[in-house]
Amino acid sequence: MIEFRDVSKAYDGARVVDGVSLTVEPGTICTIVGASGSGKTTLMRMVNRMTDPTSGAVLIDGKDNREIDGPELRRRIGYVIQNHGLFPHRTVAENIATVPNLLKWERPRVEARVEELLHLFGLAPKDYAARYPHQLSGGQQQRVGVARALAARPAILLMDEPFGALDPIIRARAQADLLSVQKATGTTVVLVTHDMEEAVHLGHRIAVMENGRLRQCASPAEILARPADAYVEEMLGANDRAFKLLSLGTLEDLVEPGAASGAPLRTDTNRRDALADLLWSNRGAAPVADATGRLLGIVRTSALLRCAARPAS
Ligand SMILES: Nc1ncnc2c1ncn2[C@@H]1O[C@H](COP(=O)(O)OP(=O)(O)OP(=O)(O)O)[C@@H](O)[C@H]1O
Repeated sequence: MIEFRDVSKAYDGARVVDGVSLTVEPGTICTIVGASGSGKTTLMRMVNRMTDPTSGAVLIDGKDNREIDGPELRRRIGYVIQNHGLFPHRTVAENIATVPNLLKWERPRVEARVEELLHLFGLAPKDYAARYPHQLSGGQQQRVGVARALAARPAILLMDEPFGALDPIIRARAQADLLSVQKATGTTVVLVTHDMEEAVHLGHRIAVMENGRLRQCASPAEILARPADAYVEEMLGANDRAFKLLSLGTLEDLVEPGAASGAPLRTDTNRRDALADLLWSNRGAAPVADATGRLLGIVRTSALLRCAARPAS
């Protein structure tokens, strides 16, 4: 668990983080979103002490992080930045092995961990371990960056605009990778982004920053339904709030008995994609199937439209 207790950071008397209190529960993803210069990165860098607060404290599992020594912090906290920050003259395997080597792991243990991570991120060791970063695509470099950060099995992963430089398709894949790896490992993730879409998609909770202050911290559904103020509302983009709300759920709870024509949708399809499919194929309903292809019933366009409406407060 990470707790920011009334933290502030001032440079030359100007507060760039101002009295932020925030708790990130273990095994969850907290996205920090806000305009450029709102203090997101500064706040996140307080976790691994790249920046120390001017006042207040950051606690990790109940302990002030200033009382945890450097190597221990590096072991417990992984860090990923935009453009991955890989060492250009080290191979993929050497890059991933960085923290385990710093921690003086035995060589066979390091090699086994590197291999495991390459498999986890879909990079066959025989093809990729010996390559240098410039011999990889941008998406692959980003995956190696995340693999490197996870190498010593940190309990916490800090990510600063990790997918900002990726094109939309690779970015979607990288986001899906992160969600499945996070689920599998139970890592606590703090992810900075200026993209509300990404914050809603990835975050169990979203912290909205403006001018160093925390304006709201809540679940995506809560923020969409009840933005705390006009700034949060503006960040959400009034025009597509309905679609963001839709994207939070799947078809799981919307299946009704019946039959419909056309290609079936899978139960785990998100509602936004399902609505787009129904509108595009001009259908009032579509069959729904589980992962094995077994038909479960139908989903109606009208049911999806109801899910896009502002929740009653
Ligand atoms: N070392 C520093 N010295 C002086 N000012 C700094 C320093 N680091 C950050 N700042 C200032 O603090 C403010 C917040 O910066 P920060 O990087 O946390 O914002 P951000 O929300 O992450 O922005 P962006 O999305 O543009 O990365 C900015 O005005 C920045 O100029």
